[in-house]
Amino acid sequence: MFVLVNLKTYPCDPVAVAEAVRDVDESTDARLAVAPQATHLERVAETGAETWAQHVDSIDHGSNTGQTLAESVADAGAVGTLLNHSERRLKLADIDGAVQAAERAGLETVVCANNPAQIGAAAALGPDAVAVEPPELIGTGTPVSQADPDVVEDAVDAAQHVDRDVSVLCGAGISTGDDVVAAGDLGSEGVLLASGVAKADDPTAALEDLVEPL
Ligand SMILES: O=C[C@H](O)COP(=O)(O)O
Repeated sequence: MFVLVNLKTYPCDPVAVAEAVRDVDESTDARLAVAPQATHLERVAETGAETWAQHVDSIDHGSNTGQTLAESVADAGAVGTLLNHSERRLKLADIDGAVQAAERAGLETVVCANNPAQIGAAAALGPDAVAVEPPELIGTGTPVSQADPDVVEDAVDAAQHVDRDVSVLCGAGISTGDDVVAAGDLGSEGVLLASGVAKADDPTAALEDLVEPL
């Protein structure tokens, strides 16, 4: 299972969480990664934790201001990027362009979507993975894998119908090992989570709990 921890703009110490991700990753068969804010990428990558960007734009080098270039996040040490997160929505053409920009820079891609229909559209753009996240469950602590299992199974079906090479993750409210196991039982190859780790008093303990049953 892939456990991708999005730090969003939570007021946590990104380096401390990254060190916890690195250390717990070494103790489990699961794959752990962390997605800090763009300005923290370099410091986080220096910890040795697998580091992801939260977003890149559909741009190339040139006359762009206030945007995020895929090559720049790769230079900072990111190996992948989220795209179209529920809190960073993009138009379809911009998701397509951002997937291409990420691939040009050698970044792995996870395109987020609200529901199975959007997952099918996202999978058609050829990312490495898609992540279904019902927006109403994000940040609630109510896990999508247990509260809305149908949306995960339907997302897996939708992605496989379009492209069987596209992995499916799920996210929203995931915070325990049982939630991760439930996600796997529904066909998800990983989980995208944030508050369960970023807001935890002890991120290491939170991560250990997430991977303990795996
Ligand atoms: O990127 C992470 C997702 O939005 C899930 O957030 P959450 O784990 O706080 O519900």
